[in-house]
Amino acid sequence: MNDHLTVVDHPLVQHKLTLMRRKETSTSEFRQLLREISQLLAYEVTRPLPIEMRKIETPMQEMDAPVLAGRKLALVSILRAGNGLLDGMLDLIPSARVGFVGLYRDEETLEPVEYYFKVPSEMDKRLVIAVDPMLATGNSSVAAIDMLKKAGATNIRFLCLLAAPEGVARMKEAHPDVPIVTASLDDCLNEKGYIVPGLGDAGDRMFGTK
Ligand SMILES: O=P(O)(O)OC[C@H]1O[C@H](OP(=O)(O)OP(=O)(O)O)[C@H](O)[C@@H]1O
Ligand SMILES: O=c1cc[nH]c(=O)[nH]1
Ligand SMILES: [Mg+2]
Repeated sequence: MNDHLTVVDHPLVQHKLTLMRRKETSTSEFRQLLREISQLLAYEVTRPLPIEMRKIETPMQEMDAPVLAGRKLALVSILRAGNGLLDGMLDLIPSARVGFVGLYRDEETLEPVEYYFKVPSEMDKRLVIAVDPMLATGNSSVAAIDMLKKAGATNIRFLCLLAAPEGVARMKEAHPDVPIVTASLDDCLNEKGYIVPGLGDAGDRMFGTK
């Protein structure tokens, strides 16, 4: 654990993650667990949101009370598996603006292939939280964050469910200014670039594809 990497070790997160990893877990259970876990991770990744004081009246008296300050934050889903994290985060932050980066990983080269990009306006004035459950080689997240920076974002955080040490190192090299929040730092990548022990292919498990 350091400034660049936060592993959320809360017991509820860890228990739900174990259920998600099990190969017997069904698609519908996987989706539901991801939705629940992303609400818990949202709590941690939004910790630096600025607040300001606003005058309100309770039934008892006036008071200065804290509210979120500044532009609404932008959640950016790295398609398609990112949408699993996005849904739970939107449960907690329904007024967030939402962007999408369409990327898939070429299975042979492990290089990202881009197919879509759409983000909210004024990216330079928002906290931008990019979400993707899996940080494996880091090629996809590095490319996605390159694109977000090109669109003006300067204050970016990256949220994932599982991270491989290789992906964390790659992100730290390419984007040292982007903190990573994850539920687990796993052991390593296998010869096909999958995280081990991991949970398999997040998009396939979430959407029932193969
Ligand atoms: O760190 P990397 O080595 O780049 O791998 C991680 C990427 O791979 C997965 O997406 P995938 O390419 O399977 O696309 P999908 O979300 O459409 O299933 C995952 O959701 C990440 O985007
Ligand atoms: O383990 C991995 C690596 C990349 N993408 C996944 O969905 N799983
Ligand atoms: Mg992807």
